[in-house]
Amino acid sequence: MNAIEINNLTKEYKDFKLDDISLTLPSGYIMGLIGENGAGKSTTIKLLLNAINADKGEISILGKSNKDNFKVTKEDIGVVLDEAHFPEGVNAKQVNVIMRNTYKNWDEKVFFEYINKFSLPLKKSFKDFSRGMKMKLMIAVALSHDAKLLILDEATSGLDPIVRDEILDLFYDFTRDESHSILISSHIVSDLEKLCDYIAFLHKGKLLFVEEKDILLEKYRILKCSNAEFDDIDKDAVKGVRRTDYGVEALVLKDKVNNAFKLEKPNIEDIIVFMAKEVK
Ligand SMILES: Nc1ncnc2c1ncn2[C@@H]1O[C@H](COP(=O)(O)OP(=O)(O)OP(=O)(O)O)[C@@H](O)[C@H]1O
Repeated sequence: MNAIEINNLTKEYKDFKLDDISLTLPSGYIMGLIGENGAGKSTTIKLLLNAINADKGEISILGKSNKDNFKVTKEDIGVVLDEAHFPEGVNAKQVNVIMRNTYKNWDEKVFFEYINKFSLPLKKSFKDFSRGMKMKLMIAVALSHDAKLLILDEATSGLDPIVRDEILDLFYDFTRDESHSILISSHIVSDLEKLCDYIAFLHKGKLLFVEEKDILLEKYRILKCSNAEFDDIDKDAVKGVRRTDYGVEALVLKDKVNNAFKLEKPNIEDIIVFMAKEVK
């Protein structure tokens, strides 16, 4: 089964269009959604969660259309959103009571284990939490109702590198169960490179690619050469160019470039930065 299937999804605002997005996340895998500010990541996530309506296209989650009795499917989705979504005055103990009445499979033992693991206070009001504490509380909730799919919008932002690393491990452990999957958006590309099996790159509302991470890293290389050498390169091989003082740096398809050239392995950040430059 696929955890998420998106077909030809389109949503238009006055100054922005999420343009004909299609992607599939198979069950058991983690997909990272990368994109610059305003690329359309949160809009995509809101559409997935049926929080806003699409102009066109279909979404299916855990094998069912998100227009078809989504209340039931939602039980199986753990959600962490960029913006906090608990009433300001509540504390962690009260969140437990709210969630016990929200999710059929709510497991308070698991929840309090996470509260303890994340060193969160039990009686402090949510409004007095730091951003990192708020994110941790939302992550604890998302992991405490036996979800099959986690949808995480900037779930690691605001966390320090040590806690981020711990949380990435938790997410990774979550997908050891083959029926568990994660869609996670983040600006922290290195986190996604570490964690994800698939990378989807949104740029100005368009999906520039969705690809297995290992294939991406194998497919591309960074070529450094003089302007004269660059003139002789097959331009179909070139996916992004940066002019430098000594010549050219280019993202190229490894198989289309003569390996007499010095080619360096890119990371995911290199790939998206080069590609974004090509698309106006
Ligand atoms: N309700 C709305 N009405 C009009 N425009 C909107 C609305 N919601 C989002 N947008 C616009 O859609 C575009 C994409 O926004 P979105 O929040 O999806 O981006 P994002 O990739 O999540 O960005 P960030 O990384 O900054 O959170 C932006 O230009 C935003 O202003």
